[in-house]
Amino acid sequence: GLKAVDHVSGIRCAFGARSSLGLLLPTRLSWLFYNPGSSYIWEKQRKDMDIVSVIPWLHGGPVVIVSSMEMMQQVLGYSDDFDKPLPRTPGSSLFGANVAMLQKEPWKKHRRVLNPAFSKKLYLLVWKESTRMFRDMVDAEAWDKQQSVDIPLLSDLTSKFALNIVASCAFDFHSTWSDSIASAGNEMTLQKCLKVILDNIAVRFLAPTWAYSVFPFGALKRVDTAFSTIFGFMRTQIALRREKIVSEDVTSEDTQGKNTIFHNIVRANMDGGKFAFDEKEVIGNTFVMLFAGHETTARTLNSLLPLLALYEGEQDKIYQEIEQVLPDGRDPTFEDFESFTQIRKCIQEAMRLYPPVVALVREAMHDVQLDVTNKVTGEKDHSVVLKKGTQVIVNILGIHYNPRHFPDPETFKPSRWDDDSTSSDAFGAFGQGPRACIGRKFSLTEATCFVAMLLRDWRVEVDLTEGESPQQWQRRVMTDKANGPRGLGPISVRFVKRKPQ
Ligand code: HEM
Repeated sequence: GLKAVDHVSGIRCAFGARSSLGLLLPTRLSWLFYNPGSSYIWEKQRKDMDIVSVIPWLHGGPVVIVSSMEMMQQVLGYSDDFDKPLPRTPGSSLFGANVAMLQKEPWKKHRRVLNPAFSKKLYLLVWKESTRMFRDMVDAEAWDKQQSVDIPLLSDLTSKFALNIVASCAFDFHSTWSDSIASAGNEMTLQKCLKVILDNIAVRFLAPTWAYSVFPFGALKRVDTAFSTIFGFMRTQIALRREKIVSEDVTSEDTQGKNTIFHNIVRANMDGGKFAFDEKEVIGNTFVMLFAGHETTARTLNSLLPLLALYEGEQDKIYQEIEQVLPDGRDPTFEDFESFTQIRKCIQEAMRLYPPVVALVREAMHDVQLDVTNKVTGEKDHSVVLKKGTQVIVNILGIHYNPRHFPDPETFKPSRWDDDSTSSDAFGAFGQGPRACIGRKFSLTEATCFVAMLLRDWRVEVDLTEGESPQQWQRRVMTDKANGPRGLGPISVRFVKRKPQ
């Protein structure tokens, strides 16, 4: 292990940073059984050095964790030195081969099939569906009849909203807020299934198939039900889509931009030839789009709204912007997207503080020389040679909290994006390089529209306890530990009507 990471210093423990067994077990049983656990990246790394290694002596492989922009660029960039890790466990193929997990060569085929779907037509549709769904939500929840609305668990609301939008725009599964696609499923709703899968990924990786019939209760039962419900749902939808394509009900040239992502996936299976998807690839890509396309945007809104409640000045600036862009109080349109600069800066800053994806993993494709930077100056300090197969975790959280890249990193400061409101070299929430997020514009369109619709009519507030400052609330509720890789802990907010009736 030490040789693989060229003796980079760090943690020596029983279970590796990416060992599924380690993720299942409680962390820090003792110094001997120290297990970095799933929240390690959040808790420790952002304060530590720019590079550290984790070398397990019982289970898992050696990894290095890097937390500087310069090293992120080396690892995620366009060279052939690093690629996505090769699948090692049976669980790696849980969802079937898909665009997000494959290595460079097979990946190209998947991007080629999916890329054309991510066009302006799609973003227009995302905007349109976001306004429709928002209005629908207000009606269904009867918010208009109330002066203030308490949202006890914000993540439930943002997750349902985002799942409906991806279902409608990427898959053409239209639903209303009350008859939501999120509520589909027999024993468990789709929204619940996706959450159970996310929370129990390590269980699925580890448990052998026979375990589900021998121990059909507890976590195993929940995981099994979630997987069978979601796979059943996807199979049905894929079959329906095939029928539609055969009967030529749907064409990829749909003028409204509907159907395109899912249509492309299923079509690629039917067309045959060099770029054909096999059955597993159809399932894999359907799953990854459904999953990656909703949970991440939901998390962004889940951290942004309480931040706006805490930093009232920033919320006021958004409201002023909305009044300027929509002086007659109309619904925003996609043409207004570029004008909502304050909203976009706030979204970007929320994603810097609470990135929905906290770490990205790559593997050295051969023995690779990595230039290690000095934490304070950012200059090259020395090089290390990582052996072929060594995994590198790019710690997005660590980079976002690195004061060299973002001075006063703990503070929510949207004005730090004034100069270049859309990108910064150290911003890694959507990844970087060739594998950067394909859905970036999709999610920014959706989140901007949601915030514009919400804040036009409502003010967001949170309940501070007596004598508590906003910063204390942030530390108490949006805690380091709670955030971990699984998102923030439970958050409740209140929406108060701006113009009482
Ligand atoms: C706030 C929202 C989002 C965040 C923070 C986010 C984050 C990311 C990140 C960090 C990656 C790079 C992974 C890596 O380098 O290993 C990625 C890739 C990906 N994202 Fe997103 N994502 C978001 C929204 C979406 C949406 C809306 C979709 C689809 C509709 C989507 C689909 C994908 C796919 C398919 C990939 C794999 C791309 C490839 O490897 O070619 N994402 N995302």
